[in-house]
Amino acid sequence: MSEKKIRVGIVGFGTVGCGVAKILFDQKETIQQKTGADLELAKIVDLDITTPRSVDVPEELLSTDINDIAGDDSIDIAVVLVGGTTAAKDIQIKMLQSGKNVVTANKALLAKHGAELFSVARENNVCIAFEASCAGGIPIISAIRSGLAANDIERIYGILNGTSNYILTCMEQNGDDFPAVLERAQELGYAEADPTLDINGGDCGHKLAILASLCFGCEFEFSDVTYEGIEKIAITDIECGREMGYSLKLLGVAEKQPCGEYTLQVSPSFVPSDEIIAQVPGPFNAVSLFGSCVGHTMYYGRGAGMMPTASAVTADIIEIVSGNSKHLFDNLKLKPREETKPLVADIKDQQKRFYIRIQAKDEPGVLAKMSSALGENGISIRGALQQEAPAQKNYVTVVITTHKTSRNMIDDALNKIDEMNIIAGEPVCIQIVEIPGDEG
Ligand SMILES: NC(=O)C1=CN([C@@H]2O[C@H](COP(=O)(O)OP(=O)(O)OC[C@H]3O[C@@H](n4cnc5c(N)ncnc54)[C@H](OP(=O)(O)O)[C@@H]3O)[C@@H](O)[C@H]2O)C=CC1
Ligand SMILES: N[C@@H](CC=O)C(=O)O
Repeated sequence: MSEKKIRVGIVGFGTVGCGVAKILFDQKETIQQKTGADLELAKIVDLDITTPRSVDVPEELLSTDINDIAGDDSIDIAVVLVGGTTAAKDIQIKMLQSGKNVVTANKALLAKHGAELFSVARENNVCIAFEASCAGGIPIISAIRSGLAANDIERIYGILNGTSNYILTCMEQNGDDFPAVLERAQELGYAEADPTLDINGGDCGHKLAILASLCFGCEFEFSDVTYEGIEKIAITDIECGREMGYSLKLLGVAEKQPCGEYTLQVSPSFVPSDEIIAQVPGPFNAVSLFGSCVGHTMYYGRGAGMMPTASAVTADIIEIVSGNSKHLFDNLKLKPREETKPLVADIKDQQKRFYIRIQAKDEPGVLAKMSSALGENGISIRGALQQEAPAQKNYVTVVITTHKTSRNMIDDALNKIDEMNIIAGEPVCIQIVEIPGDEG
């Protein structure tokens, strides 16, 4: 570990940027004692340096000019904490080309342009460290790259988005309304600036693409992920699930299939309530990894929020100072896309059980029509429940669970049902998953 003072610049003084500044001030001595790294916060750049932030910093540290970091040769590490994939990309490239090692938490950018950014880093003999991009404060990338280095990893699954898990938990435990909880998740700093990707499964998909690349040694990107979010989930779904012994979670799953292809999927999933993953609350994440030597390992912690994420960012700064990050980055060999063609058995062909919620006309024969459409597609019904229609309402909620079938078959049957003009709105379809066990 270097004894010299390491000067750090932060771009993006929002939720995570403030957390990193706070750690660099408050934990300075602890970090130096534990690691020998003497970290100095040299500059903070943001578009807006007048709005009060959650941490006080000397005024002279603040700037709106990116060149105050990029053009300052005394700054060794640029911590880029700007979201999105446009300005953030330009900033990262500028920092790499200025010879700075970069720390980022931006999973959207890595999942979309990781290969390009990595090659710019290599051309400039610097590295990109990205522990905070996946699962917030959980050191999951370190676990994959160092702790589990001796293993072939066969499967990874987990809860990778704190915002959606917080929303589902509040809906399940307190019956809270979706939009109100989302607003709270934004106030608490869990959600993205634009929370669309939190709730539509995209953010979890970004993280899954990054983790799958590291686990399987192939260049996956976001377009390889089939994803669905929690936007259509209603409290009824959570309550029905509970009655059946399930908890609703947004799961990301990446697996190497026996045929050698890979599947990368994000979807709301009913998981048996007695599974550990079913009990992960609020903004917490949990990630399960299956290694060829170690078997099942599981990692748990806060997946979103200022301080947990800043903790992971600071760990990366320290790893850069120690030389570990550069070493790991230089040795990170991912099979290029053209070579691996990593994709992907059609997830919608996989056999699973499903839960379907439909608003059906409250008329004789409607249930029979729906079950015959399902039957024609070879779908066997395991259970069905019809809630009594409130007075004056013409539609009732019907919940059907199926035996194993494919999502393609379900979608086809639901299209046929839709054409019959007997339902209102879009049906909600949720997979019921079996959590893979600890074999051996
Ligand atoms: N919050 C969390 O829990 C986690 C976040 N992340 C990731 O970390 C990154 C930062 O997230 P977070 O801190 O929550 O986001 P915030 O929106 O809170 O902060 C981003 C900051 O960057 C500023 N900014 C935007 N564009 C520029 C620019 N061109 N130059 C300088 N500053 C700019 C923003 O200003 P303005 O507000 O004016 O746009 C804002 O102050 C994102 O990529 C996010 O996905 C990762 C893990 C967890
Ligand atoms: N918005 C993200 C933040 C961390 O990556 C989430 O909710 O998980």
